[in-house]
Amino acid sequence: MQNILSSMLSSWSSSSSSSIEDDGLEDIPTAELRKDVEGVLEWNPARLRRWKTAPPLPVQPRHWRYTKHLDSKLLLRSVVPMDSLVNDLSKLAQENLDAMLGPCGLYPSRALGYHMKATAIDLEPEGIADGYERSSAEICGRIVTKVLIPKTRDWGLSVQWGRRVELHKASAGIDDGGHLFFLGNPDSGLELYRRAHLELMDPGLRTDLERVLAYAPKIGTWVFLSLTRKSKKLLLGMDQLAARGSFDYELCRTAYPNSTSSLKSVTVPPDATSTPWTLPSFPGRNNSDSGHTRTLRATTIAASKATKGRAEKVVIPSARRRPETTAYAPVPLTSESLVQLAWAKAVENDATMIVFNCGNHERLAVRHRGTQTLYISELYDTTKCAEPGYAKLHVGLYLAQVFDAIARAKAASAPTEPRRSSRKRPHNDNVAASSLPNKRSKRDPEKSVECPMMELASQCDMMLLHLQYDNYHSPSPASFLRTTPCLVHKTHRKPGYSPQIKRSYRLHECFEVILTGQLGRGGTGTVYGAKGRLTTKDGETRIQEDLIVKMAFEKHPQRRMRHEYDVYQQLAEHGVTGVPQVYGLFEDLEGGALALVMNHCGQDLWELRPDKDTSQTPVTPAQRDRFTEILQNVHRAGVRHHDIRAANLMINAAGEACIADFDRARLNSTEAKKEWEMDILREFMEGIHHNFLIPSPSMPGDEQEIRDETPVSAHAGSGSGGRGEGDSEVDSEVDSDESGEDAGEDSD
Ligand SMILES: Nc1ncnc2c1ncn2[C@@H]1O[C@H](COP(=O)(O)OP(=O)(O)OP(=O)(O)O)[C@@H](O)[C@H]1O
Repeated sequence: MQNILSSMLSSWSSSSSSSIEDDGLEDIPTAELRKDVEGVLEWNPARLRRWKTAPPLPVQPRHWRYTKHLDSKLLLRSVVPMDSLVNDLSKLAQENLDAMLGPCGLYPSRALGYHMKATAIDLEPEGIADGYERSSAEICGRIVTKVLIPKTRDWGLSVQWGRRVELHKASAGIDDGGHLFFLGNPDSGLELYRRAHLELMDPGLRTDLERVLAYAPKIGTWVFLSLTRKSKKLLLGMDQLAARGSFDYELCRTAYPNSTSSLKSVTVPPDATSTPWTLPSFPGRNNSDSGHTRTLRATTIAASKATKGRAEKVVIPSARRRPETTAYAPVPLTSESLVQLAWAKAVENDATMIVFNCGNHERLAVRHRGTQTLYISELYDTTKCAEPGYAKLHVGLYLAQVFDAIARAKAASAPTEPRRSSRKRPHNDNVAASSLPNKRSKRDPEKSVECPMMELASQCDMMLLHLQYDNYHSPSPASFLRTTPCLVHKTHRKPGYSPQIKRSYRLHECFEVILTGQLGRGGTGTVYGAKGRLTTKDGETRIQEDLIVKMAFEKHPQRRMRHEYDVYQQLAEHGVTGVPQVYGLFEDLEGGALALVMNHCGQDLWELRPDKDTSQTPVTPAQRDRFTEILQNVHRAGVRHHDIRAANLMINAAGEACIADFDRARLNSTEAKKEWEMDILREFMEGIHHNFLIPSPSMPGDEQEIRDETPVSAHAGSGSGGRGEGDSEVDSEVDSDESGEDAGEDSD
């Protein structure tokens, strides 16, 4: 790999003294520059000291649950020590030192001095990550920029480090959102912060980096833990994982009879053929009789034997291991769950390297896709690094990751291989094709609701939830228990009933839901496109396309979702049409999620805007009348929607109107307020009301009304087994920061 860079740079060496931007500074003699660069490379971050208030202990963050649904081919199978990694990276930095000694107007110690003094602002992972960004990432990013663009005289930053910041979230003691990146424009073109860098960059390198932007733009994965003893123990504990033969990857506890191997699953992106590090000569690689392959094979054989033994039964998680509450409850991290989380994040980014950092200690890791192995370096004290110093190690780390990303992107774009971009699409783009209204079959939407499959499903209390999109392909589904009846089909279940839970079910007793992509995210939940599947007693499989599953994870959003169900129930009792048809509310038996299953109502008027620069979507007179009629019927049923806006007015493929999202609805509202809401809709339809995504309009006195008119939800906290209301103190601490408001108690 070093050769790739040397050949890339050789064309520059002859011309490097020619005209370069004139900054009015004298070039520094090479010997002095070398000395200064070497001094900077010995830099170590300052030791972080504990303050009086201890930072939070690391717990499983909210997105932990998704790690259980990765495709089997992407799961972690084993952890292996790799003591040579630090040296390999140091060597790589050293070998590229000469590239930094090109024309230069300022000593790096002066240019980077400010960043060498920066430190973390607090000891939570987010604060440590911020400190890393302001010091190490600035120093190493600028040095690596100079290596990649030796013609530049400055120490500008074109190799950037950043992280996804989630506002208003209580810290879970862990932050896994950090990665390297190059700035790009929407057409995957490189768009560096300094234009001069782009002009001075070797055209070949520019093409390579543009490929990286298109293929996997997030380079590497950084995981920060709060500065606590527990965090250091978690990093230390990874040695024990390496001592075991195989990694015990945690999946959903449902034992599922159907082999998923016959189903289409993901293509594993290849590893680079040549890497700047040497993997230890572990017997597993390229040797079918090796211990590692044996481990993989043993796991697979054991799994298939167990599956055969279970015949056609679905075994749900044992009652003893069920959590107290349906809402997200923080579970302390273990070394296993930390590694699983980091691995899953690396899969999401298609990253090869992972940095585990807990303030003063750190460990690096290499993800080997082919053998599903994580190779880990030794644990080191970041403040005492010598030969290499911390800066040198991270310069090597950045270079290694950039070269690896270039090599993989290049291989993926080679004409012989079918190109498959693993670039993550933004949320709203990430639409399940099958759930897009315009991709739907030409079935009459009303008839599809009457489909026998959903009628059969309405008799099922057990819902099995699979994820099948992007890297997700649940090896085993999550078990969800019905807590409220279907509102579309008649069932013997009455509101407030509590289903009997069995330990195992035949497949025909379960209703399966396959999430096919994330459609949106709101204050209450995350919304997914989905399809339903049901296997009849005769073994026939019935499919229902065009379902929607709205999931709520926290206590307050879950209360709101239960309230939303109650509202739909009232609307159903009054025979109101033109609102989502609800098939029930289901609780995750392993805790942490509540799911509302309904039909797909199309796209909302905000999404449907033909001109995205305006806020208007034209609707036909018939659609306008229908929206008015639906709202009148909603009001007659004793419900005020309380959130009329473009994002909640929907039109399906057949052009039918629907009003959705009743989580803020008020029951028993006054006639005046309903009339006022009707005026809002009329104004909106006439195009007078400029409906940007603003909080729903309210009228004076609403707050009082909220307290007076909305009864406490009949289902609030009515989880199976008395769950839901008995939330622990920990819950309320976590939820106090949530944006979700109490159902029926939210103020405008
Ligand atoms: N039944 C449905 N059919 C089609 N799309 C839907 C449906 N329900 C929700 N969506 C999509 O998901 C988005 C978010 O859903 P919704 O507004 O119900 O979530 P929320 O968490 O209640 O958000 P809010 O903060 O607006 O109350 C909607 O704007 C819509 O695009």
